[in-house]
Amino acid sequence: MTTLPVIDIAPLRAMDDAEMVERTAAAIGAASAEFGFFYADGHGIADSLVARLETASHRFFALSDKEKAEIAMAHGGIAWRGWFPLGGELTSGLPDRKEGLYLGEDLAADDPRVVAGWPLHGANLWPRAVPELRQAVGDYLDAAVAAAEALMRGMALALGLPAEHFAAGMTRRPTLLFRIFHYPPDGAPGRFGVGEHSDYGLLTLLGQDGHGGLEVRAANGDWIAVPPQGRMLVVNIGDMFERLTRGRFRSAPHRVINASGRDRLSWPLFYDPDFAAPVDPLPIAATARSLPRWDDVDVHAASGTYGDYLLGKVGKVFPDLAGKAFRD
Ligand SMILES: O=C(O)CCC(=O)C(=O)O
Ligand SMILES: [Fe+2]
Repeated sequence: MTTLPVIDIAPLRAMDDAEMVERTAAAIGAASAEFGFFYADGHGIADSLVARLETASHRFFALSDKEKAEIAMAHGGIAWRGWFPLGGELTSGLPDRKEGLYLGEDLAADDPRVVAGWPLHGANLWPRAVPELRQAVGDYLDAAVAAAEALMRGMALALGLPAEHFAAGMTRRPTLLFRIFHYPPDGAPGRFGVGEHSDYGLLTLLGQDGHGGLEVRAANGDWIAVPPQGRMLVVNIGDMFERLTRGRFRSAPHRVINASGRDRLSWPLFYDPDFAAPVDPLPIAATARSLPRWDDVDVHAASGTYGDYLLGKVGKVFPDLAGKAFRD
């Protein structure tokens, strides 16, 4: 049975041992090309912090739908923040068997991106009944973004670029979206927690609890289980990295089936390019892929900014909200 590689990314956080940095970057490059997925150990997010986030997340989802609806996504406007109920998201055209809280970088009303009316940028909505969630999310994001920056150094080095190539360009001001998902215990066949999809941006750093259910499609079409391994993060490549690298890094389709009989929680952080950044392919040779893409979209043919790409995707996943949010 295939299992994904485990990579200790601590050398990319410290950046003080050139040989270890190089070895780690090479491992990241190989895993990104073969699977588009790997486990990251040594990510620097303290266990106690993850435990705080987990407890507060459970408390939130245990609230009644009426209480959760106080921060329903409809209240988040174009910032696209807040709670959506079970079945409220259509990842592959069908309702997912999950509920979730959409969060992101918490931007003040005077942030230039908010003033300019950029979709997906703005203030988070916080539940009154679980006040500790705000601090737990804030602390977690600080640590997870630092881990993402370390990973991006590895990605750059693996592509023969200077370590700070992305930090100086398309992720100088990244688009940061964060979600907390709850997959209720229902293993009925054909009921996907998340339908097959690939992620839109550069990198996803996924925290998951102990229950499992995530699967990734290998290049030969087989599904590989991605069970939890302690508190390691699952890192995966998104569409923009596949486009940037002309197919060398795989934006691999994945899905969730929660057959654990328990409530499963997960915490994906999407670390993506600046909304206004053009995502132009790097001057490297194109890699041919044998499998057709899961959604028939050609990420390599797309052009424009990351924002253009993201908005096209998001409107399909939340058809009701898209009409409201982009009405004018
Ligand atoms: O919850 C998970 O394990 C995966 C979630 C996911 O794939 C996503 O949000 O893009
Ligand atoms: Fe995903």
